[in-house]
Amino acid sequence: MEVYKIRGAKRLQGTIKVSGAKNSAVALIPASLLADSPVTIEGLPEISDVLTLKEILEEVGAIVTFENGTMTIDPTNVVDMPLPNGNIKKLRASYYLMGALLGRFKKAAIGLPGGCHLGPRPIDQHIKGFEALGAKVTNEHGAIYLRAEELAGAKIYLDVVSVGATINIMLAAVKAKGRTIIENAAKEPEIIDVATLLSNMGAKIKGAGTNVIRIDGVEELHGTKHTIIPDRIEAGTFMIMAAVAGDGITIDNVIPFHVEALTSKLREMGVKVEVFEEKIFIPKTTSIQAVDVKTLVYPGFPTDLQQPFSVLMTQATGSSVITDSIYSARFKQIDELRRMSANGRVDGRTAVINGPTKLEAAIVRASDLRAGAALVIAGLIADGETEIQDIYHIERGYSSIVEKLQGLGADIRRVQIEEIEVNND
Ligand SMILES: CC(=O)N[C@H]1[C@@H](OP(=O)(O)OP(=O)(O)OC[C@H]2O[C@@H](n3ccc(=O)[nH]c3=O)[C@H](O)[C@@H]2O)O[C@H](CO)[C@@H](O)[C@@H]1O
Ligand SMILES: C=C(OP(=O)(O)O)C(=O)O
Repeated sequence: MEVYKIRGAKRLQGTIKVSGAKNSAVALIPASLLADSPVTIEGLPEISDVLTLKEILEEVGAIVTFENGTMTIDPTNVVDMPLPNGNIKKLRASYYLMGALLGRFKKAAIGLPGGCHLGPRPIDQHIKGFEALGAKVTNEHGAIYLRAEELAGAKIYLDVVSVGATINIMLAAVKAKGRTIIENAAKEPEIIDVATLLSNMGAKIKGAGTNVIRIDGVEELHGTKHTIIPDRIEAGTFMIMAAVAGDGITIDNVIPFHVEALTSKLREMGVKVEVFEEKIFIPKTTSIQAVDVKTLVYPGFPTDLQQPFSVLMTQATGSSVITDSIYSARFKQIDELRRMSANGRVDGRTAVINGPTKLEAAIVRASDLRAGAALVIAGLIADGETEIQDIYHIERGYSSIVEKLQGLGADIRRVQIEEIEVNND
């Protein structure tokens, strides 16, 4: 099995570059299936979610090349093949194949998605949207079957503000007849990015980034070239790392506006954050004060940064409280941090962390993507050598993380170790 080994307590310095946004990438790639000629997307992160989607697109007949972050997808010969199993289960965003294939073929069969286990993650709002557009939706043996005679624009009010549902409904609606209005839409920057690609393909979309999106269906969509936005969650992860382990770190390729909720929390804790046009500099931090954080939909504090942020709280003076209002079970990192001597406890959707605590190296397991990111940061500041297992979660969302951190002087290696069989007899 592959693990990360990190010899911690080394101060880090230099510049680290943020890759393209995972949560945009995983929607832009399926969106390309709606075009009738090749779509090129530049700046994609080299993460396993992107590589898995490339394979899925190839399975359905797309011709895909991917080199140096640039993917060209020729969707001309794509077929409406059912995808009930296999790669679909490896990532959350495979649900975008539902919207994209429904939009293109008026039918699709896609297995229920995988992704991080953070408590229940229903897709009822996606389905409500597809049904409103005229699709008949059934769940057959764990796969969602969508069939429509015709897709017609509709007014859809989302009961829950959902990134996935907002994008999926956009994908299904861009070629539907007439006007679709999504009310109570999510406002994340990734939604604007997908709407920009679709608009450049010929779609008519207004209001992406606000809570009301209007889509006027068009007959045809064509190929285009698109550059993805930087990953605000990766940027935020690096900002948190810089606050606890840095002796002056520049985070390059960031849209500062996208990380404002984090920037203001860091400042509240006493971390200096210097903001430039496309860079953020975090000088060495001398003392950090405890704060309370509640995760919210964008532009609130992102749930995807809650887990890395909990490591910062272990280094803050006083008692910090995190409340995750988006997911019911997103604190699996706390148990692992406790193995590393952190003082924290979880009660439902809230975690209380007391600090500061000197973290100690341990063998820990990445239960999900951002828990893994939290453990990497913890390993960087802990005394001794930390081993992180199940790193495939981390590599779903962080491109070249080992090399990027080595570039700052971190002692981190990806190594193959023998798996020890546990015999319970
Ligand atoms: C691939 C991707 O982009 N993943 C992101 C996306 O996930 P994802 O799109 O799955 O998250 P949503 O925004 O849909 O979920 C937000 C909340 O709404 C609930 N919900 C969602 C849909 C639905 O039909 N019914 C329902 O009840 C979810 O259980 C959750 O509590 O946004 C999340 C919230 O910012 C991020 O943590 C994920 O990194
Ligand atoms: C929860 C996340 O990813 P996914 O929705 O792809 O599981 C994440 O990126 O933090």
